[in-house]
Amino acid sequence: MTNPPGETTPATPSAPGALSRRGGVGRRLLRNLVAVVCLTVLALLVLATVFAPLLTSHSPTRPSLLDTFASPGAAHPLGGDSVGRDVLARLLYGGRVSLLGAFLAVAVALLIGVPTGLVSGYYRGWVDAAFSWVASLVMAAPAIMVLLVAIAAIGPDANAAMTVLGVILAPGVFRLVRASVTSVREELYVDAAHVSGLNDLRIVRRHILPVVQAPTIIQAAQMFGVAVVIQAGIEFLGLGSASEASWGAMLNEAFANLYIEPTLLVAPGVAIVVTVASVGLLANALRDTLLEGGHAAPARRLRRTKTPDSPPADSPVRDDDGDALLTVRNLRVSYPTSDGEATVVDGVSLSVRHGEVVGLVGESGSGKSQTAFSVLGLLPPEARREAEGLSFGGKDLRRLGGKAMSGLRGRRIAYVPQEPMSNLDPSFRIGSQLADPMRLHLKISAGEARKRALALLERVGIDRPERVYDAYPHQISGGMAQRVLIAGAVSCDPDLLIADEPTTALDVTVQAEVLDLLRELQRERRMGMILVTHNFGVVADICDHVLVMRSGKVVESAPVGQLFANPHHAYTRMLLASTLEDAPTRTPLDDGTPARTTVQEKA
Ligand SMILES: Nc1ncnc2c1ncn2[C@@H]1O[C@H](COP(=O)(O)OP(=O)(O)OP(=O)(O)O)[C@@H](O)[C@H]1O
Repeated sequence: MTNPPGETTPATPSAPGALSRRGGVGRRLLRNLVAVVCLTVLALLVLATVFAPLLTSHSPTRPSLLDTFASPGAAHPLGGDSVGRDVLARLLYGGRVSLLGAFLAVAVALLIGVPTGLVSGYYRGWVDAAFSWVASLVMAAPAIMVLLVAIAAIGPDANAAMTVLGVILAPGVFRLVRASVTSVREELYVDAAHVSGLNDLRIVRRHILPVVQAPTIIQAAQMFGVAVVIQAGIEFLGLGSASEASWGAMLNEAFANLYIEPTLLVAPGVAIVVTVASVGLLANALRDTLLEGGHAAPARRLRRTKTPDSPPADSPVRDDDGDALLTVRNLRVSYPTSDGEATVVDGVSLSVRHGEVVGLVGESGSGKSQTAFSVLGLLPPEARREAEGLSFGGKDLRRLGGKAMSGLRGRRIAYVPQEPMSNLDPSFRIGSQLADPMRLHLKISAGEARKRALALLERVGIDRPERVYDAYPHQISGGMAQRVLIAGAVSCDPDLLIADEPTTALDVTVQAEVLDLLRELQRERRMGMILVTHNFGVVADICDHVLVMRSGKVVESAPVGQLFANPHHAYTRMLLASTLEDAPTRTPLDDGTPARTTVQEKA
């Protein structure tokens, strides 16, 4: 029910999900007239403040009694204020304080909010609880009061005040980033990235950050407008530095002379309104652009939450170690529930040798995937995995840390998922999703990885591999996507391949081809393979040994020929019977355990 192949890449769930790497966002934004006008206005504003000394020879702070309330003219294009200071000079130099102050507040908010939101959303647990608690605390405090108290404590320092404002705004960023990370964290392609052996840092950089950056940029733009207004408000109240020109200080001065020279309000007022409006409209245009180009999110989640019925009694197992590649002994997986604990895998034992295909068969919810994920080390954090033995290639998987497990996944244990499309990241080309894990695991150059990826695409039966290499997932069919994932899974020459219902999402016509391909590759490379399926046709086709699972237990374990010739357990017989074409919907099995679903075979 999950993931990955060769690799993955950043995700782009819905809409503002991510700045697409198709490189079109900038270009699309420039096709938006409003965005172009706003960008031009903001650029002119910034340039005017930066090059203020070139645009005016007046000082923004030097008074001149002769120029008191001077009318606009050649000497003072925007006139003089109540002490004869040049209004244009104050507007230009004042813009530096206002814009820089707003920039500072936004930068502080992002510096605090983005990393904490990423860590919180990605790792959850106590870190999330602690950060969320602090964020709620800061948000609960009345922002303006906190700001005024801080200014009273630190004195009239505009930059310090804007830093405090940044801290006050940070929880908003934190919550946004955390929500974005949470929304993408459970996506199949993120699990795919885990399986392909990418470490957390890489996964965050490749898959999570692209999803977070678009909404964060939009929020940053909105915060910038708010910060300009608050900065002006502070200065207007006279709480800023008296020795510096700023738009807020100009408003303050104009307000004091409202009845003498009301036009003094115009310049700073227009500057503030134009800045805030431009930033706001630009943020809207950016959002629209991203929505326009956003990809539909693979909405399915990896793990389901229902709990199984109580397991049946006896559980024949196969536990023949010998020269086994993988040995699982008495595996148990359980989840905490409000009533205690739900056991979803109960006493499963199995072994897989090099070149052997072991089928895990059973109806939906019988624990097949949970068994597979236990081997992959990809159970959710709340799951409890216990086993008397769990070894792969002589290594005790129970003792391996996260890093060591990442090293195994993708490299020595590969995975082919059920839903190919959901396991390919929509924002990255197929080629990069294939080549990146190879570069990581095999430490090969980009050119070599490309060469290998093209050869693999050819090997899995894709015509014109270059075209697929350069394509995005939405440009290929489901069958082709599954071939790509299979190519990715075998790209690092794994010893064990776990295929979780690899044909379920495919057309019947394509299913057989994909199974043939899997079988060919498995034989060619002598890989051990665990094939999770509910299809006895597939079992008969490919498997050497079969374990029949029901409600978390293995009810029968036998070589494939024996199982078909002489099924021992009533449940196996019933599953076999329902596999036959035109078989009637099965009735509850008379062994005390209620049947749950009808097994419907596709092939
Ligand atoms: N995170 C979870 N928390 C609680 N129960 C879970 C969780 N994930 C899976 N389960 C339960 O574990 C049981 C076994 O699930 P599993 O996915 O292994 O079944 P399956 O045999 O692979 O079925 P399918 O063919 O539908 O994939 C199910 O009852 C499922 O609801």
